[in-house]
Amino acid sequence: MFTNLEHLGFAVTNLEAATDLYTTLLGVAPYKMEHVASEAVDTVFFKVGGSKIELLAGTSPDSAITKFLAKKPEGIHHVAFEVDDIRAEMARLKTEGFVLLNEKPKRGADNKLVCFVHPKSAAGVLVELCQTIHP
Ligand SMILES: CC[C@@H](C(=O)O)C(=O)SCCNC(=O)CCNC(=O)[C@H](O)C(C)(C)COP(=O)(O)OP(=O)(O)OC[C@H]1O[C@@H](n2cnc3c(N)ncnc32)[C@H](O)[C@@H]1OP(=O)(O)O
Ligand SMILES: [Co+2]
Repeated sequence: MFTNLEHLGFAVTNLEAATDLYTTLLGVAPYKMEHVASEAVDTVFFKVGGSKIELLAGTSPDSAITKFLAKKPEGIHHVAFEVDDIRAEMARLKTEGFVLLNEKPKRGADNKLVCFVHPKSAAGVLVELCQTIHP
C-alpha cells in the first residue's frame, strides 16, 4: 500500500548554492547530507511537515542526475512515495504493466529501500517507491 508522499527529488547543479537557497526558502536547515555511491549522487534533505525535499547533485558522468541535467534545466527530478511493503508493491506494479527500473529493492538514502518506475510508464513522472529499513 502507498502510505505517504515521502519526498520530492530536485536535481541541482550546485548543491551548496541550492542548499543555501532552500534553507532560506523553507526557513529550516537541512537535517541530513548523504553521499549515495550506488547512485553517484550527493543528497541534502529538508523536512517539510510529514514530507521531505531531497536535493540531488550528480557525482559522476554516469549519474542519472548528471545525465538529466545535461538535457534539462534544474528542477523536479522524481516523486517518491512511502510504501509499507516494497516487494509487494513492485510485484503489483509489474503485473499492472509498469516498467520497473530495478528488479530488486536497492539501498537508497536516509535508511530506505527504493525502487524506481520508468517515467515513460508513469505519465512522464519518474516515481520512486521507498520503504523504511527497520533495524
Ligand atoms: C539517493 C538515492 C535515491 C533516494 O534514496 O531517494 C534517489 O533518489 S537516486 C535518484 C537518481 N537515480 C535515479 O534516477 C535512478 C532511476 N533513473 C534512471 O534509471 C534513469 O534516469 C532513467 C529514468 C531510466 C532515464 O535514463 P536514460 O534512459 O538513460 O535517460 P534518457 O535521457 O535517455 O531518458 C529517456 C527518456 O526519459 C525521460 N526522462 C529521463 N529522466 C526523467 C525524469 N527524471 N523525469 C521525467 N522524464 C525523464 C527523458 O526525457 C527521455 O524522454 P524522451 O526524450 O521523450 O525520449
Ligand atoms: Co529520491
